[in-house]
Amino acid sequence: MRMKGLPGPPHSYLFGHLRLFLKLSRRMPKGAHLHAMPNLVKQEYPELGAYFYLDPWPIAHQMLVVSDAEMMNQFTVQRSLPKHPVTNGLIQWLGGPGNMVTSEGAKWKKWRSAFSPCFSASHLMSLVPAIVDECVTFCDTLTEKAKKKELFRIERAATKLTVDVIGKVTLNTSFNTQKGQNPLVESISATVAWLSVGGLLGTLAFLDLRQPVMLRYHTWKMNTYVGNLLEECFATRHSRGRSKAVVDLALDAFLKEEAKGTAAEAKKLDPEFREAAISNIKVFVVAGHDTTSSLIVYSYYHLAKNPSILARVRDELNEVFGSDPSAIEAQLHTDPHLLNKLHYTLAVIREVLRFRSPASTVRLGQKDFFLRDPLSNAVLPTEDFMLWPAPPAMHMSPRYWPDPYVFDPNRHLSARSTGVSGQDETVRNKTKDFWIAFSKGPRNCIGQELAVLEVKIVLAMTLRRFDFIPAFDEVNKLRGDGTGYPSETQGPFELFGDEAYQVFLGTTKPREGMPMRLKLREQ
Ligand code: HEM
Repeated sequence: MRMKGLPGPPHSYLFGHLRLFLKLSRRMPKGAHLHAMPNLVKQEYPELGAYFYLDPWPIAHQMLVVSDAEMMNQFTVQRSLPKHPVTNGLIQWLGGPGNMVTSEGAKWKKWRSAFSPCFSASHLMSLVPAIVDECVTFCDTLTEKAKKKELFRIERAATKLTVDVIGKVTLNTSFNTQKGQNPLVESISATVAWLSVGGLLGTLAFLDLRQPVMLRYHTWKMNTYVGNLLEECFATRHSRGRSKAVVDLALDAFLKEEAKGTAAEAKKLDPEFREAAISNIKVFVVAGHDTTSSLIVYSYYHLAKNPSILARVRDELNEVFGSDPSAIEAQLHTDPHLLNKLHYTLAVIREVLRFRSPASTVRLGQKDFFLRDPLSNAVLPTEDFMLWPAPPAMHMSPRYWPDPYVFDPNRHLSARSTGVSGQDETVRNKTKDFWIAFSKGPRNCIGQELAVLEVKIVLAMTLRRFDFIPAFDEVNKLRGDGTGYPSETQGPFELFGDEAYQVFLGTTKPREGMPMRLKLREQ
């Protein structure tokens, strides 16, 4: 009844859009991420406009898919509606009380304000040497794989790197997952696995009585681990001099806001801050590792498929860092601001994110809130609907992006951004209204500067050392490697003509973990 008269594909009173969903899912390769669904719906019903309602209940919530930039602004920028409860499940368990992703109102504001300055571009520059050190370990791993001519899933190596970088940046410590096991990461994986008990909807979870016990055990394990590191970081805050981790700055901001003095004067860690910091550090790991590693490996993929673009990135790296790739670590230690000169590399990163956004926001519609179509002035009800500005729909819309399925970093460059330093803003501004990889408004991604900075460093340190050769046709050789990827050999293996489509594996991942072979380049 709620769907009556609303724009969308033909709707059945009895089945909603279930039959459409089932029909379209058959066109998707096994495991493909459901965020491709809006584009399949549009392919099936080309007459649909920039927004439409879908009713796949009980597979998913009734939703309003929006691919109009101005309409997205109405519920993320002009008024930031609360996040949809669907965000809660996993994050609530992993994050706990005070975590920024799922909290709302004054609580969210308090912790967002405390942590925001820590992720500013200017502060992150001081952490470049620490990030570079973690990338050296990553390069060593890649060199070993290249020398052995080994086939491997590069997503796994990239994810370990991104976890270690978050440890360095937030707590000034290495989680060391690139060199061994880590209790935090093990418990995050175990929590994801235990939350998956009972199928997609968790309806059969009650059959496994171990689930609540195991979830509590892993929460205790994660909290103890992060809590100890936090105490250690607090204890060494004076001796570390200028090197400030995220929690150092956040503690300063918190104490100032609460008029409790300064971190330097504090004798012990404030208990309220301690609890929120544990929650948010866990959430930074969860929100920041898969997303960033996916950006790294898809950058390798798109560059391998587009040799002329790769050549231009390598030229830019040679121009900025000179022609000896082995000098780069020292250069980044002494002058991290060189990274600001990588305009074309930044455009590549933004284009990869246009193709492969790993995350999106979903908001809960309200009784008193109506969306307005700027073209027709139509007014749309939102109460109880999940409002979804789907990145694949917005990022592949020909309205904003001519030839959307062509990989072209030039879309993000303005005529003026020709390598003059300080032009990064121009790179951003050209597409800022309809490029939504980090969402928009006050609840946009707090870690976006870190993610882009880290990926710039990784690309700068690896692209001139290695050739990356995607190897999906060899995936059967990786079967049973314990990574959780299926090594499927029975197709179809294409979605919109793309072999490297995103899959759902707890979070968004590149298909099969992006099988690769590497070659060391001639110096
Ligand atoms: C390429 C990498 C990344 C992408 C594409 C990405 C994307 C996003 C998106 C789309 C949102 C909005 C989600 C929502 O509204 O529910 C978000 C929020 C968030 N992200 Fe990221 N993210 C990335 C990396 C990171 C990193 C490295 C961190 C932290 C270290 C991080 C921490 C967060 C947090 C805490 C939020 C919630 C912010 C709030 O609600 O106030 N993300 N991210």
